[in-house]
Amino acid sequence: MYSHIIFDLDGTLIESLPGIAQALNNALSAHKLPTHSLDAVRGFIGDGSLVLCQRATKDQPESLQLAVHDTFLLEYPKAWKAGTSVFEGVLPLIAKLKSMQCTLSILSNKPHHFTTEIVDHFFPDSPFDLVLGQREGIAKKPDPSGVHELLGELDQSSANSILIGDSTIDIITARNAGIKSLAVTWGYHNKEALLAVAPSHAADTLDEVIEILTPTHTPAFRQPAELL
Ligand SMILES: O=C(O)COP(=O)(O)O
Repeated sequence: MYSHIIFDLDGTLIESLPGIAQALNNALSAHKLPTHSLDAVRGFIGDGSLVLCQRATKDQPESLQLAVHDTFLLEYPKAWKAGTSVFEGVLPLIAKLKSMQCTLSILSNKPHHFTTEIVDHFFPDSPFDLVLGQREGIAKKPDPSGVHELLGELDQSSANSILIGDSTIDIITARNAGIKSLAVTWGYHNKEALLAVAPSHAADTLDEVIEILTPTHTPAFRQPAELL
């Protein structure tokens, strides 16, 4: 049984694609660059806001990519509220895990101040013991630093911790940190790609997540010990 559940944010707990796409396209338009469809933007998410903007401006000079990123950071505060929602079933899942006395945390590659602002807005009763977004000078996922910081701050062991996320970056982060992972397939990344990086568990629905996190669960995916 896992006593500490680490959640990714975008594509795992919240549907943030419309807000991200709106802010990105506003930034691109401001710099007279072509905008992107929701589907295209979905594929840009996962490695933080700078990489998002770099992917959206692939063939442009670095100075223009950085300028688009600066504009994105100004646009996102105006766009996220209307373009973000909590996935259905997430609030009951969080309430259930709290009732099971689990320690809950969030580790996101979204800039830290946006991460905490969005979490405070959608989870006003503060169910998370610690929320970490991407911070200056601290390596982002898949570097294991964030997981190590959460374990240290929350006094949790790696054996009892699991990272739940919708991207291959989350699964690789968990492996780099020496903890278990659970890949969820309702987010922004393709199921085959997720399974290819060998998560400890995988779930298509929140009900399956609950089943995996409850004490009687037998893992559906057993990985060779050296992968965990
Ligand atoms: O904003 C991003 O690129 C990714 O954010 P996430 O780590 O919460 O998925």
